[in-house]
Amino acid sequence: MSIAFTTEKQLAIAAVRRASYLTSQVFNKLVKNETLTKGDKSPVTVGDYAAQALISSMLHHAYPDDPIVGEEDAASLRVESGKTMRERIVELANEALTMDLQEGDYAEWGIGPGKAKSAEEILDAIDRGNYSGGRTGRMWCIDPIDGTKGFLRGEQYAVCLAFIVDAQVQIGVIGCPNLPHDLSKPDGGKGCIFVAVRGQGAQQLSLTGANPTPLSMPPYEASTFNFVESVEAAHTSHSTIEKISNILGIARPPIRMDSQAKYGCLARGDGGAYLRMPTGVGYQEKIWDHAPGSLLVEESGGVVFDSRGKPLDFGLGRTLGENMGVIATVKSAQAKLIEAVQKALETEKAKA
Ligand SMILES: Nc1ncnc2c1ncn2[C@@H]1O[C@H](COP(=O)(O)O)[C@@H](OP(=O)(O)O)[C@H]1O
Ligand SMILES: [Mg+2]
Ligand SMILES: [Mg+2]
Ligand SMILES: [Mg+2]
Repeated sequence: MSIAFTTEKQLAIAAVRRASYLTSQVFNKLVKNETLTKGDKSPVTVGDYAAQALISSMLHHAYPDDPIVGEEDAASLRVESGKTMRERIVELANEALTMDLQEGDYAEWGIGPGKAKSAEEILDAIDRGNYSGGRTGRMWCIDPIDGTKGFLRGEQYAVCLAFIVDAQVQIGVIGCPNLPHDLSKPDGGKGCIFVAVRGQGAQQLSLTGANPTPLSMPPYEASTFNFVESVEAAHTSHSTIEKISNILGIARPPIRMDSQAKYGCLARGDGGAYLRMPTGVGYQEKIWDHAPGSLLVEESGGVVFDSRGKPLDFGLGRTLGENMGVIATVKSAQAKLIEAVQKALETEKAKA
């Protein structure tokens, strides 16, 4: 039996919506010294930090006992060298917290006009995302900007939030400010929010929260089937995916796109499968890169599994554990895909 989680859903949409405005405004004003390179060499911007602070503050106000797994931490902002970025992040987070979005009685979320926070409160909100995850209980999972590299290029990125209970994703919300409503009309309307609740289906909304459209993936059809994959060659093996594509005789080229916008596209029928294959450097996938997207696809009639055909496990901690790749597709294509993936991996092994 599924539980409604009505308040959690409303809160998640409100938080992602605000963070989506925040990040798209930051992009227009981003200056050179507002991006840091993290220990793993990946970029993080004032937008990532401010969006995590905003979402985490809203979650904490409503559910002070719920732990949060968030991608970012504020360590490099608490030191003297982080002063300029820290001040900018506090300013941006407060702009977003106090924004008047006309969304009704949002005073209950602890946001809106007059609700600005101190620098210390903003840094603490970011660091509240330090939960180690696990198999039991409620938790939230934030990727404040997924696809930071796409964000910096002015391409696709996503504000991602999941609500997980006993290692099962119950709510997934993904804000894609740059995503065209219709991929075939790249210069048409842009900005989508994807929402999924376990057992209740999935919807696409506009960034204002209006025009809810139910999502369902079209059944497998050999002549139109194609793949969606990451832009970054360091994040997925483009060559393994090409082998899988050849095995299946797929004629159409893959759609390359940053972030969990890929899951959103798949859920609404743009592309047949999202493949993410390990590059062999021992990287472990993070739960915040897949939690909301996987529920979105499942609630749209799809399935998400690894190269062995096993479901993803969100109960192992902050990562998905040993990297066996991630595959998302419509149910009717699952068996064919597992077979092709296995074949491609065997050829690679034989060559190595
Ligand atoms: N070596 C690697 N292999 C796979 N994923 C990686 C990676 N290094 C970083 N990533 C993840 O890839 C995500 C982006 O995925 P994509 O390339 O599909 O847009 C990043 O999210 P962030 O941008 O939130 O850091 C990051 O977590
Ligand atoms: Mg990152
Ligand atoms: Mg990410
Ligand atoms: Mg991120």
